[in-house]
Amino acid sequence: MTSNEEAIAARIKELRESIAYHNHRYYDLDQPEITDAEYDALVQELMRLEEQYPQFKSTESVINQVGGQVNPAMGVVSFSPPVLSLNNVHNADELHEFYNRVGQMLAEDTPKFTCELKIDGLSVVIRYHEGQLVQAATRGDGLSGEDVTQNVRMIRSIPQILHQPVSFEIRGEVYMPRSAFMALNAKREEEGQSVFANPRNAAAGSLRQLDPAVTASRELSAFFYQIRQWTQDSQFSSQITTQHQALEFLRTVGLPVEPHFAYCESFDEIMDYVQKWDSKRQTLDYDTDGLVIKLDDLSKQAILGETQKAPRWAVAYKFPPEEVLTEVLAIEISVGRTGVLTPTAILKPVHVAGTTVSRASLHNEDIIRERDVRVGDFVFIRKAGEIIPEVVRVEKTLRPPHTVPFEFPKTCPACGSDVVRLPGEAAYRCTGGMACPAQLREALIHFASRDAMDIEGMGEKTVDLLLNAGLIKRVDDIYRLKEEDLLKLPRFGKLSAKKLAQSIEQSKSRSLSRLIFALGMRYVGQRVASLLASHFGTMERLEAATYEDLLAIPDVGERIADSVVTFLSQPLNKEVIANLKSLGLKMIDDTISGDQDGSQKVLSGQSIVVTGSFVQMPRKNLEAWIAQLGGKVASSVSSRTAMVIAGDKPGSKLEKAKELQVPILSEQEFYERMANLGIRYSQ
Ligand SMILES: NC(=O)c1ccc[n+]([C@@H]2O[C@H](COP(=O)([O-])OP(=O)(O)OC[C@H]3O[C@@H](n4cnc5c(N)ncnc54)[C@H](O)[C@@H]3O)[C@@H](O)[C@H]2O)c1
Ligand SMILES: [Zn+2]
Repeated sequence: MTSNEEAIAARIKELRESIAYHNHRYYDLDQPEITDAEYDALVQELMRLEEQYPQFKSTESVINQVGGQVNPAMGVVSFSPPVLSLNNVHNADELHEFYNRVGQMLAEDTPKFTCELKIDGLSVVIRYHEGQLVQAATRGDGLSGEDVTQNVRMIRSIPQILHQPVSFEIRGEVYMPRSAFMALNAKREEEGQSVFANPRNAAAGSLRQLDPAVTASRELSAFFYQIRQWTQDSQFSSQITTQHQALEFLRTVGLPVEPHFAYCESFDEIMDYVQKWDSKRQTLDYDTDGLVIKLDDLSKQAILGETQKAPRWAVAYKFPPEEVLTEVLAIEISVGRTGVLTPTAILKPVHVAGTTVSRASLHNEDIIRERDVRVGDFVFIRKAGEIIPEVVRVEKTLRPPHTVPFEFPKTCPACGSDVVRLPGEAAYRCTGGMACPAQLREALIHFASRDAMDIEGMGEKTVDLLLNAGLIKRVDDIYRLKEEDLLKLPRFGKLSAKKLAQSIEQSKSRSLSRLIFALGMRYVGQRVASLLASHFGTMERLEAATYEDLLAIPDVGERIADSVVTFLSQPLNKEVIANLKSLGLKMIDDTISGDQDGSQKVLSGQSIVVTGSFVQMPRKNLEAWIAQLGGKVASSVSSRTAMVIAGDKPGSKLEKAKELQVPILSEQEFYERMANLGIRYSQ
């Protein structure tokens, strides 16, 4: 080999590996790392090199393969004949070449075509038997796909039973409407989950699920465009001789068919269709990445046949992706209603895919870092999934001097509280909770809800009225509301104002456990709230608790401990709690101030080991008292032991406790701790 040939061979190898890697990201994981245009450029370069240097050509080459791997856990469906892909053209010249080639092969001057929109979703093959849906599969690698029958049954627009008892195997595209995609991503962003790159990936990720319930929870639709084969002869099969008849037939039997297909009798008509849809497709609620031009006559299709990868009788005309260059004027951080911080690039306005764009999502810190987007940079903007503008990449050659890497803020732009990034999440969150104006509405609704402070009459609607009237700026303002204020609210009469004022007043005596839950600390649900209330007994002690104190409680892990300590150390949160206290809310656990039955279960749920001999009371009395306070007396020390009470001559249990870092209290310390909670021994 010459050195030039060696370099070519190396480049071909590199391209094949890179394409195989991106195929895997795209088809198997539904998580592409590069845009389709970037991917297509790799494929084109490889095809060109293989053309030019046929000595390096291989039938095994990635460009002859269809799709990705099949996940065997989903069940495998095999196809005969194989389910193929399409060859692409990118401009009018290439399309004309295709048109001429078909004409030549058929020895015909004006072959007729059906033009369709190319839906950007994922390909499915569905079998109907006598009108009943019996099986559905993804395209997979073209020879076999994943069995998604149960998942497809969850898609409302795909009928289980057709209007006619036909038996056939058809092909279509499952997609996620743009509106559903935007709503899904907005929700995922709010929840701190990763977002889907585009509707195609969202559709694929939603359909390729082991649990059909996940598919059911996502809004998916489908369009069908091909009768692959008839599996039983019927009067219909012989009547359908063209592609446009096939589409009409699919529609007649009740299947969804994309309505904008056109029968074209000349190349000019095809070009009219191309021009019309180049921009008009942006008005649809589904993504289209091109058009498909198909020889209309089915018997002529059979004459042309197919190659290993694609039919010779059809071609995909791909629209150029619109990417435009613009300047980043600022990076803005907004706070969502659950406290998630979302970065947005503020752009010098540009025209992309039919609209003017002046903002683009940067999703989260990792993405900003990975793409190294800076204020002052020139960036390429693209409509991801053709709809949400996204910063694709930075044009580094145009970077002005003195730009600095973007620093994610350490505090919330809405309230100034610290922000945290929780393990496993992509998003930062404000820890200001009920003190953060961005989160106030949610915080109020949660605070007043039935399981929290149970303020009757203060549901979502009332919360909105109160906020609109400017009566509440912070959670503690609830307890400053007067009946006269409430009377001013729209639709509030004397009676309803009085009732709401009463239920607010009544809520002051809710248990400490409810109050802790009502504060809305992350990871502190009802169960953990009640655990904290009974363990600490008072709000004051909870506020004073360290991370280690919290971790020492059985069932409290690092996540909870961290969340509680961070929340309670925010000055604004402290202020709200102090105000709630002075406004008369109960800050002591019920069980300590004494329930009706007099029981004071401050130790409930705790496993306690008693060792050694005791001075102030016999050991068995101490043990009985612990049990009476709800504790469980255990005989050996483990990592789940809440504390060890050590008397004289404690023995090996003490060593074990030290080793496991279990808190050790002397007899005296234990009595003092109880006394602090207002509990004295009485038998
Ligand atoms: N970004 C990446 O990393 C990456 C990786 C691999 C592939 N890709 C992209 O995937 C595409 C290649 O995938 P492909 O092999 O599925 O081919 P394709 O998407 O280019 O075309 C074939 C597909 O079009 C679909 N289709 C939609 N409407 C149709 C209609 N009316 N008639 C017929 N078919 C219709 C069918 O599902 C068929 O499988 C390229 O656009 C490529 O850029 C991207
Ligand atoms: Zn905040």
